[in-house]
Amino acid sequence: MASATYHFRDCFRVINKEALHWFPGHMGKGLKQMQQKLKSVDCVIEVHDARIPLSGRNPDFKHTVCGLKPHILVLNKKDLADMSYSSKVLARLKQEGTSDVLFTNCKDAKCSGVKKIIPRACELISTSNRYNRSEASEYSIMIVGVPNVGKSSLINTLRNRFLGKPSAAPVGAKAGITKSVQSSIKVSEDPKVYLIDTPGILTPSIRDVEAGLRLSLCASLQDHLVGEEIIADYLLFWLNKHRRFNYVELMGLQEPSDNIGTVLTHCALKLGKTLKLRNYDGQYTYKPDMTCAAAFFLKAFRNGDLGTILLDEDLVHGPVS
Ligand SMILES: Nc1nc2c(ncn2[C@@H]2O[C@H](COP(=O)(O)OP(=O)(O)OP(=O)(O)O)[C@@H](O)[C@H]2O)c(=O)[nH]1
Repeated sequence: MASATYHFRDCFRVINKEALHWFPGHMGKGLKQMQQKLKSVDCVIEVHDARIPLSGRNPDFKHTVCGLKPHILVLNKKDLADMSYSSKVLARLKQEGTSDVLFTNCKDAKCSGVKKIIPRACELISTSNRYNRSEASEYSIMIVGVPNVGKSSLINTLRNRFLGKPSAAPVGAKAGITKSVQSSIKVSEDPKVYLIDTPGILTPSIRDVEAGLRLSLCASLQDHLVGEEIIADYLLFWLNKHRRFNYVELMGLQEPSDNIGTVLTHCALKLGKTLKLRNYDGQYTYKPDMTCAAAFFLKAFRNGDLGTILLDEDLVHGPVS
């Protein structure tokens, strides 16, 4: 496959930008609850997806919950991210003022990043001014982030690992599983450390369209809001732009294509997924099930079947915003 001979789109056009805005009632309410809870918290751990380390973080956290207490940024799902960029990502984040960063994989019980979280948080808390909490012997840490980045999974992993206790926070592959600020969950005995799970919160208006599409691709917005076929088209655009052609075989194609209709049609036929439709004359025709093919394509990306990917690859080299 000679990549130089293919010509692809150099920008992605979104027709309905409004579809990228998702701020249901529980998010606004959740943010208020988090602000109220802040006075009984010693540290904030912000969890984000390691595939989008430089985009999609909720900018509102900076002024509401993250700027006021010791802060650690946990980049989770590192098993799905291209970690060859990790030192560049860390340098970039440091330039932007975020210096305490850990990469984690909640699916790996031996993950070294997970092991470092509680010791690092305790270190930051013990050297900070705890104000009204200076007498409290236990440490309380609030876990925040956009939806579906693995906040609840992280709490469960830490609890399993440090206390040998069963999971206590509900986890799900769909965005918006945790709907309100939860009660404290113990994850360490000595020192006593409690974590507070919170709902995933997006900013009411995602101004950066590309960041919104990347969040959608990482399933931080529910697929039906943006549309599976649009998210799949953005995935195709990204893969072609970065000359990542391992989708060709997976989707039943002979060669790369920039046309999502072509890609999904081939995939649906390969999977044998068709829709039976009745014509005006009462006859039935069969049509490739594009939504099903799009869901298959997205699942492949989200499971890591297309390899490890850093969706923010271009931002690693770009100017600081
Ligand atoms: N591959 C991979 N998947 C992960 C990892 N951590 C969590 N997940 C998966 O990501 C999905 C979301 O996990 P949750 O823990 O529910 O995420 P959350 O941030 O609490 O989600 P909300 O309740 O929507 O805010 C689940 O399907 C998890 O199994 C990880 O490190 N690697």
